[in-house]
Amino acid sequence: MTTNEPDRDRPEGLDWSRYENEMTDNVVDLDAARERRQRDDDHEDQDDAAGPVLVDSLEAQRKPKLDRRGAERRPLLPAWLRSRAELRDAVAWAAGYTAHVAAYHALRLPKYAGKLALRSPVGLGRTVGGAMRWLFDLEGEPVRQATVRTENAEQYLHLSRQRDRRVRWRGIVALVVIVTLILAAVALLLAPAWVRWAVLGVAVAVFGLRGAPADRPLLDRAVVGTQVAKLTSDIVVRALSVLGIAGVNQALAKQGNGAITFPAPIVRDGPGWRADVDLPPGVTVGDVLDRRDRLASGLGRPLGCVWPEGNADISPSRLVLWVGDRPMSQVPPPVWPLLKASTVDVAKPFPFGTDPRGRVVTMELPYTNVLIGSIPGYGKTASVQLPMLVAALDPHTELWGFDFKGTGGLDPLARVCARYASGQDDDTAEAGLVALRELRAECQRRAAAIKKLPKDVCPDNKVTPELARRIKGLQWLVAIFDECQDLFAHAEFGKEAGELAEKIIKLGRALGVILILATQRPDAKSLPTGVSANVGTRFCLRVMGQLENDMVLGTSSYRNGLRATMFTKKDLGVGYLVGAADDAQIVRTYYLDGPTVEKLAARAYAARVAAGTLTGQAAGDQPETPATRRETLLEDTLSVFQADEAKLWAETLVERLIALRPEVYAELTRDQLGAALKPYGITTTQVWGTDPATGKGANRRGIDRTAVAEAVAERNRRRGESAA
Ligand SMILES: Nc1ncnc2c1ncn2[C@@H]1O[C@H](COP(=O)(O)OP(=O)(O)OP(=O)(O)O)[C@@H](O)[C@H]1O
Repeated sequence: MTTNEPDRDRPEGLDWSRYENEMTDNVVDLDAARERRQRDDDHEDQDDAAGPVLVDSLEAQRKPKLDRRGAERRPLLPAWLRSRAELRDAVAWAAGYTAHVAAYHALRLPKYAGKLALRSPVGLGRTVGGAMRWLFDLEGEPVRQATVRTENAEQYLHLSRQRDRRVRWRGIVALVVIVTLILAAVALLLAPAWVRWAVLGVAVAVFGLRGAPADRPLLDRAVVGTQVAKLTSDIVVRALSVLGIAGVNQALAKQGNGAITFPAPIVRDGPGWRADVDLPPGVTVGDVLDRRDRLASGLGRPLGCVWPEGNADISPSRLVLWVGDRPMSQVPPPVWPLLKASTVDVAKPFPFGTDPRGRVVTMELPYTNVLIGSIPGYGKTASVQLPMLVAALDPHTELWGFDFKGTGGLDPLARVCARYASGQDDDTAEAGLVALRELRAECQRRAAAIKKLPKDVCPDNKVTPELARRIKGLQWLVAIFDECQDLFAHAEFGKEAGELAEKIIKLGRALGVILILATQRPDAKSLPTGVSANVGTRFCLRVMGQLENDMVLGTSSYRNGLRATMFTKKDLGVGYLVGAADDAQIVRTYYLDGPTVEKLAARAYAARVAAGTLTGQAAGDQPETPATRRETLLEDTLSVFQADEAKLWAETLVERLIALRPEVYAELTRDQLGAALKPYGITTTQVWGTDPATGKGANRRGIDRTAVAEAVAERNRRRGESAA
């Protein structure tokens, strides 16, 4: 813009001659131009005056070429031909459909015959009427009448001659037909009765069909299909435009429908349509997921049919939209493929559920831990039961089960569990804690055992399916903690339980110890972050907020478009499964009712009896109840102090406790003792003592006698109060 202000970048003032030259560029003073260029070089800021600089490389300006190497190859065969299960489903559906339609119409044959008989006179009339019109060329009659009205004699003569010619020929043809029909009637009179009936039947059928009113078809409808509209790009663009996403609306206003592109054709995929959509720049799939209900409304489909997903590998704005023909909750739940299996191999992937397209989704147990979360009543226990049943049906897998809500959801499987407890009380919580301590010790024992194995037997320092089967003590150990929030949030045992669970999750993976945790309160207090951060496989059913969503599915999941908040009231057993495959999957778990679980548990029990692998409680061992241990630990600890000992090393206490009650404390370690006394407010401190082996003095972790005595007194006082 030209102004009257002096040019600020030029101390000498405004360059009048330059502007003059620019205004009158019919005469170019080369010397002045050269001088000007020189001056411009001295003042780099003036470069702008040279006009816009093209910053895109020539390469970038060319039309993009199709990267054939990187291009995704579309499958040769449709999905239903590639999967045996889908093919089976498709064939079963086609057979069932055909059988239904055939049976439906077969039952109505008498009705159809009656209708045909009633309509056949009309049909006969129509046929004869049509023949008469043809014979006398009645179609041409209106035209002939018109020529009479306009008194066009020449035209009338021409048409009359044409009609006479036609009627002559048609008369001959009609005569031949009538004679043929008379001969056929005579032949029919001489023919056997069944031929006469058959001809009569055909005649009635033909004339009945001719006589049908246009709006009343002969056949009733065997199936009443809900007409599912095809998914087209226009419908998708329209639906996206009503979501109220500013980025989409602005792009659509500027570029029209071209602002939303479709990198692949919209295709049939399973029982629905799939559209791959590139949203306008700046809009992410998360924005769309947030408005799934509005998207469904824009598409004019029920919410349960509309399943938007992201494909972050390609771009945060790549939306994969799958629109099913029927809401997921209305599709009959498929039968669990392992329902008939007598035994299962826990090391192999097992069918966990189906995706919205009806494809089987599998989950693996070895080398992972599983976290399942949701608000109450959406299928947590039902989904925990599946891996638990798989572990139970493998007779060589050790199974531990804990249900801290005590509703008995896992009770049918108690008979195959080496350890099992169910209840809302402190004892069950403590049993869970003790189990975690033992699992931690088990991890240490297994790590030591694996270290001792020759390299050629165990090259990766981890339990393999073969080792799990061959070496006693390295069998897969699956431990289930249902409603684990009641343990982790427990005032006395929660903190230690959380720490132990984190350690087991980190260590146990390679050692054949698999933790399965289910919670209905996935928040920081009820699910330690160390636990939620380290679990490999996650399944999140319906939750109400971003925090719970990310606790179960992992940090930033919500931001990346994995939102279990989008599931609705009807989505029972439907959740996001992360970690079981490369991408997150929406899965509806298989559902087994109580009697089915009982049946499978009985089968698992029989398999274990046959294999001789029932251990622990399943083999009839009485578990040492935490109550008895809790009763005695404080007293026992106090009793092993001698009168003159104010403090003792923890290891000395452990030695004395083992000597006192070897059947109870045989496995006790220093750490475990410290952890077990902690809930009573007894902490370990540095204690000076003398090592009996070396006779040297040293500072080690130990316990103060007074603290134990006070804890006993306090407990007795509380007991007295509660008794009163
Ligand atoms: N995959 C599924 N398909 C259909 N219905 C299911 C499925 N999973 C669960 N349900 C239904 O949801 C109900 C609740 O399931 P479940 O008891 O497993 O939920 P939960 O989350 O463990 O509940 P709570 O937290 O109250 O114990 C079941 O009774 C069942 O009717």
